[in-house]
Amino acid sequence: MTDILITGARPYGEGDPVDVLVADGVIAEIGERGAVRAPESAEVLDAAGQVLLPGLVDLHTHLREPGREDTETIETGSRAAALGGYTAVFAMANTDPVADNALVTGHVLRRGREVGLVDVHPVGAVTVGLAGERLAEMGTMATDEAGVRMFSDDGRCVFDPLLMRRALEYSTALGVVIAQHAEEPRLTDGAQAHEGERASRLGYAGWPASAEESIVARDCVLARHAGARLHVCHVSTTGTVDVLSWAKGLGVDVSAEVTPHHLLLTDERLETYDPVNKVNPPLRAERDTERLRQALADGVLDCVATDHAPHAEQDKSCEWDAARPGMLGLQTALSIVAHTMVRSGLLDWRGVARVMSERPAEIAGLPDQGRPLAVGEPANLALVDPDAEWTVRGAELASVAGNTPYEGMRLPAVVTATLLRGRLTAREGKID
Ligand SMILES: NC(=O)N[C@@H](CC(=O)O)C(=O)O
Ligand SMILES: [Zn+2]
Ligand SMILES: [Zn+2]
Repeated sequence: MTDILITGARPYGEGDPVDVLVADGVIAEIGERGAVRAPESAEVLDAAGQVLLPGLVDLHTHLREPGREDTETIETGSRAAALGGYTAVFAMANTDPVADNALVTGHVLRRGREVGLVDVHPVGAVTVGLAGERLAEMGTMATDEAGVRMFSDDGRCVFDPLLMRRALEYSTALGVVIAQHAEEPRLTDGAQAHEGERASRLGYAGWPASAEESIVARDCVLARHAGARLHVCHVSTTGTVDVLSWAKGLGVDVSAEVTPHHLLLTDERLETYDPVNKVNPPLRAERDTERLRQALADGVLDCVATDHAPHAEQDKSCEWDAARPGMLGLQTALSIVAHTMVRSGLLDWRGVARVMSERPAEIAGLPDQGRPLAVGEPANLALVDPDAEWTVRGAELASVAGNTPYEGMRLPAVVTATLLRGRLTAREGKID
């Protein structure tokens, strides 16, 4: 493996620029500019003016393999991840077949390794076929080669409280975390958009905030009694932030993620009638995005997760009610966080490292990701030009699908390089 010398970058965007030598997959040396000596053969990355971060970790990605390779594969999704600055992603279980057994989780793990651009960790389903009726063989998936650490029926809610209770109880013995898609299905039957003035005026069936908040509250109570860890997927409402503050105050072991799109976009997008804006949970009101940003800065929300959800053209270019929910996220996440959190002064780059790398790695229990930028640590790194801007073009993104809600938008912050265990996976917008 060639050594890499990164010159002139600022770790976490702090202090004077330094040179960083990467050798044998680890950070071998950090020193003043010009003071680090590298072998002749080393590749030099001129990173003047750039921010060095630990590689990003995404707890919530849909890679669509197996089953919908016409929208994304483990390979194309891995490319998108590497280009977005990610060194580890968790691939959700709502594939076809569902990742509810060790055969499927093993396949996802192995295929991710073959591609080798990002660590792909399969998420196991909580219930067989995501049907919400019987627990899947969580133990086998956890102890098999894939070593599944996170279980979720994402796309669906584990709504039966008895099943959720059992899943949480098992999870403690296995040392894994249950990630809940919080949506009380009795309250969202036919729901199409955030319940509010705009949805009523435009004639969309409403998706009430209480459908999310009631499940989050219930699950916090269940987790507390089971002594279990709970992770809440894609938090979208002000009320959920209140419930999480309450539960964390009680000492419940709960963590939560927010998506970039819920930090930025609102139900104003309904006015476009363009299903590219349809997502689950739905885009909420302005005051929700403001509260979510504040909660992410305060730590009530632990991390950012993309909920990268590729969909085929025919499933998005149709009438709103028939369209599938979900939007791309891997290549735009860092820029949206830079736009909503860094430019607004709510987070500095160290804070970005916390919410996009360190906390997600902790929540999932990854020992070699989200590590400090220090000598001897694994070289899972992302280099970001904080002053550069780029224009989003769905057709130019690495995903097979092109359903980005940011089409044509100019966004701050460009990922200039990603390193996975000391190897360049992406550089200047290209896969290495
Ligand atoms: N977020 C979405 O709108 N869709 C996700 C499922 C999910 O995350 O609930 C998908 O799989 O397409
Ligand atoms: Zn979900
Ligand atoms: Zn999802």
